[in-house]
Amino acid sequence: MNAFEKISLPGVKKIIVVASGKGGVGKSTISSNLAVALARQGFKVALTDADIYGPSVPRMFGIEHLKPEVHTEDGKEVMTPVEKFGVKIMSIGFFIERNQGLIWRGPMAANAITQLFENTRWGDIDYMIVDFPPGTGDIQLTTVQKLDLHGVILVTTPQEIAMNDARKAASMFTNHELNVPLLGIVENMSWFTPLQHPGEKYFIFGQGGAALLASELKTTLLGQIPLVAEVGEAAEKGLPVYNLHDQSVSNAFEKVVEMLI
Ligand SMILES: Nc1ncnc2c1ncn2[C@@H]1O[C@H](COP(=O)(O)OP(=O)(O)OP(=O)(O)O)[C@@H](O)[C@H]1O
Repeated sequence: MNAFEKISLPGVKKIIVVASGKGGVGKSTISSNLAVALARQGFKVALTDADIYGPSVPRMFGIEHLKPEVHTEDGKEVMTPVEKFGVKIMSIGFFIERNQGLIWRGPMAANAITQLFENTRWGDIDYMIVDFPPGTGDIQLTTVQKLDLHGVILVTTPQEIAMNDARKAASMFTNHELNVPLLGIVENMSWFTPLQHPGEKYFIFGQGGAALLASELKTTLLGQIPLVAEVGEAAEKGLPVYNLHDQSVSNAFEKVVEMLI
């Protein structure tokens, strides 16, 4: 296959990449819960975890012990995604041992990701969410060149450094060679509300930055997700934010979906 040849995913209507300039800003949390939020709205949803450096989607869905089924179709091996909470999931994490660091060179990793997309029997999908590795390396570049993308969502926290990196990522995706539409920005960890003081918001990482960045990049601020300790705890248990007592987070995801569709 030619390095720049597009991959065709028959049946998949819109592919949305979730990217960030910086690691640890909550990209996998946003991808996973956005996928669940879309499925709850009745859409057919797929989630591809392409984060080779830290594939956390299987853990966030409590399916790290599972492997996609493989069967042969027309002499070719194809995989069936694992389904949970109404989302069809494929992850690079299904194919590496737990806690095993992954040292893949660029072309090898890009090849593995290409296979993940191409050799999976997705069926009819309205939205495919792709959780990208952080930053703007070769893997992101190759994947963007090979897929027909609906657009990219950038995740950032309100810190200056995260937003600077988000700005750099935006310029890679939107440059005239790649030309990926920027669908908007999701600001994560926007404020903290202590359990004992539910009416209060503490903007511990700063305030208003992502809205400014969105207007600078001529895009939309799709939503702001609060920092809630239970979010991390739910992820560890393999549960989406819909299982939390605190509904501010699931409400925030509903708003992102409203803005997106
Ligand atoms: N809104 C939030 N409130 C509380 N904890 C959060 C929130 N968002 C993310 N976290 C926690 O922060 C940590 C990092 O989140 P996550 O793994 O989603 O980030 P990431 O950007 O995908 O990281 P990586 O760079 O490793 O891919 C996780 O432990 C997650 O549970």
